[in-house]
This record gives sequence, C-alpha cells and structure tokens, in this order.
Amino acid sequence: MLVDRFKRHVTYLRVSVTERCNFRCRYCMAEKPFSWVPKENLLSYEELFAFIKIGIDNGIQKIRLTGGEPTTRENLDELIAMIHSYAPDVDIGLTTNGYLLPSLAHKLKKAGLRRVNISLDSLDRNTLHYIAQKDVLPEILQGIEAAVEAGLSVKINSVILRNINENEVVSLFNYAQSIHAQIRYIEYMENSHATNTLQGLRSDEIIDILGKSIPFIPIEKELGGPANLYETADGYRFGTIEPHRHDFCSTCDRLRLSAEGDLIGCLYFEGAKSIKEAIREGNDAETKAILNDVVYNKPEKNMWGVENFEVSSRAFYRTGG
Ligand SMILES: Nc1nc2c(ncn2[C@@H]2O[C@H](COP(=O)(O)OP(=O)(O)OP(=O)(O)O)[C@@H](O)[C@H]2O)c(=O)[nH]1
Ligand SMILES: C[S@@+](CC[C@H](N)C(=O)[O-])C[C@H]1O[C@@H](n2cnc3c(N)ncnc32)[C@H](O)[C@@H]1O
Ligand code: SF4
Ligand code: SF4
Repeated sequence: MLVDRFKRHVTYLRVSVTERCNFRCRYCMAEKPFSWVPKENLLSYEELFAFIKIGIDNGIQKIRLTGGEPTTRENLDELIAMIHSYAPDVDIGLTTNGYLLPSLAHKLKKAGLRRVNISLDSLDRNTLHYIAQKDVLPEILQGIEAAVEAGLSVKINSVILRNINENEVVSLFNYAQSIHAQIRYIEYMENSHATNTLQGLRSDEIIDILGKSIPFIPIEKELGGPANLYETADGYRFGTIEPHRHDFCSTCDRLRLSAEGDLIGCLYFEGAKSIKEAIREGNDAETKAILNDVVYNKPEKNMWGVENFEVSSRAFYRTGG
C-alpha cells in the first residue's frame, strides 16, 4: 500500500510517455521548448513497464497514459498490452488531444485500453486553431468518433478561457451530451509556460452560464476523482475540475511519472526524484524505496488557492497534466 504523511492512499499513476506534442496549446506549451529531452534520456517501454509493475504490486489500481501527446510516441499499443497482460483488472486510460485517434483507436482498444479522455476546447474551427496554434478541429472530431466506435469510454476535457471560448460553454455541453460523453470543464491552471495574458473562467462562472439554460443538480464526487459532478434531469453527468479550491487536494490519490523517469508528487510543484538509474540497474529495492519516499512526501496542496496564489513553474506537457 502507498500512503502519504496525510494518510492519503495513492492508487492512481499517471505516466507521461513523451513531452513532445503535435499541438502548441497556449495554456500548456505556448512555444516549442528550446530543446527536447534527447531520446536516449527517455525510459523505454520496457523500463516504464518495469516501474509500472512495481507500482501495481504496491497498490496502483489505475494507470493513465498522457504526455505531451502520448499518441505521437510510436507503438503505444505495445505498452498498453504489456500492462494489460500483467494486470487485466488495472484500469488503463489515455489522455489525448485526439488528433491521431482516427487511425489508432481500434488498435489501442484491442491492446487493453478502457477509457480515453479527449481535450476539446472549441467547436469553432478558428477558435480552436487560435488555442492549439494549429488547424485541428476536423481531425479531433473524427478522433472522438473513432474512439466511440471502437467501444472506448470517452470523456471530454475543456479548458475555458475568458474572451476566447467562454461563449462555447453551452455548445460544448450539447456536443458532449449528444455523444454520451461526460464533459469536464477545467479551470485554467496558471503556469509559466503558458501565454501570459490568458485568464481562465472559474467553475462558479461556468456553472452560472450553464444554469441559465440547463437544469441540473450537484451530485456526490467520485472518491479520489478531481471533478465535482452534476446531473441533469435525464441523467446526463458532467463535471468541473477546480484546482483553485484546496478540498480538491485533500483526497488526492495520484502520482506522476515523467517520460524521463522522474517521479512527481504533485502537478504544481517542481519536486521530483528519478527512478531511472534504479530501473536501469534492475534494482527493485531501490526503486521501491524511491517510490515510498516520493509518496510519503507528497505535497499537501497546490498554491493556486485564493489566499496563497502563485503561478506554477512546472510544465504541464512534461508532467502529463
Ligand atoms: N491540479 C490538478 N489537476 C489535475 C489532477 N489530475 C488531473 N488534473 C487535471 O484535470 C484534467 C483532466 O485530467 P485527465 O487527464 O482527464 O484525468 P482524470 O480527470 O484523472 O481522469 P479520470 O480517470 O477520467 O477521472 C487535466 O487538465 C489535468 O491537468 C491533479 O491531481 N491535480
Ligand atoms: C498536458 S495534456 C496531455 C495530454 C494530451 N496532450 C491532451 O491535451 O489531452 C493533459 C491535460 O492537461 C490540460 N492542461 C494543459 N495545460 C493546462 C493548464 N494550464 N490548465 C488546465 N489544464 C491544462 C489539457 O487540457 C489536457 O486535458
Ligand atoms: S494540452 Fe496536450 S495537446 Fe495541448 S500542448 Fe499540452 S500536451 Fe499538447
Ligand atoms: S494539485 Fe497536487 S495535491 Fe492537489 S490534487 Fe493535484 S497533484 Fe494532488
């Protein structure tokens, strides 16, 4: 069992398989980094799997592959198949921008992927082009369709930005509901890699906008999950992810592994410890000791709160969001 000093149980591992991305979203990787991590510094799939096995043996029940853009790393289905055949009950998910899903969705499902969370910030081609700094709407919509057809459980993630896509809160809701996918509105998390003029909408503003045309009630949050959930009269569920509220952190159950082998206790903070050497030496006892140490010292909460607000310097594309 992995338990931190605040008695939170860590059961969810987010694995970033690459920091690279085919988009340049203004809230995440507004500009191409000065240099990418050289390929030899990345953990191979075998090395990532060696760590994941230790995680599973110590209580990890849910794994999410993310990035950068995870689908840009070749043969992602091989890593999924390795995890799935080792632990068929472990819930394997993917967070993706969806651009490459038209050709990959079936293969990933066949390998053992259950769930896919797809980022979609706008249904207006020009607005999305502005946010992602690439003309991507048709491919993302095809990617979502391919994921649904492949039988994957789909969620939509939308970051709502003032004066950019705030007029699309309702249309994104209607679209997600029409494909039976849960939409989660994510508050923009201020970080130094984003365009510095961006301002996010807070969840109470988003809920106000929705409430003007759609009746719904708050329902109980999933244990450990980041989203506050709501339900409409016809049973459609949607959520808001509100990192600016600290109660979100008090039930945090997650740990992050970067593509380079850094184990990260919290999305907000720079703190991390590398498991690369221990994994490359096949030293399971040392890997386990680093894992326990990072879990034990997991920060209590982020600093995006109202009273203690500071912009994070951690890059989402390196940490995996
Ligand atoms: N601050 C903070 N944000 C998080 C955390 N986990 C996820 N998020 C943000 O929530 C958004 C959605 O995350 P996803 O990658 O879809 O993962 P998830 O919400 O855990 O997915 P489910 O397994 O479907 O609940 C992303 O923008 C993440 O950056 C977290 O631990 N802390
Ligand atoms: C870093 S991305 C990696 C996976 C994939 N490339 C994608 O976009 O879904 C993971 C999630 O982080 C979210 N994200 C990135 N930067 C963010 C920020 N500054 N604030 C809030 N969410 C952010 C994205 O919208 C996405 O849902
Ligand atoms: S949010 Fe995802 S798609 Fe957008 S730049 Fe970051 S990693 Fe790439
Ligand atoms: S900000 Fe840090 S402590 Fe809070 S939920 Fe996210 S990872 Fe957990």
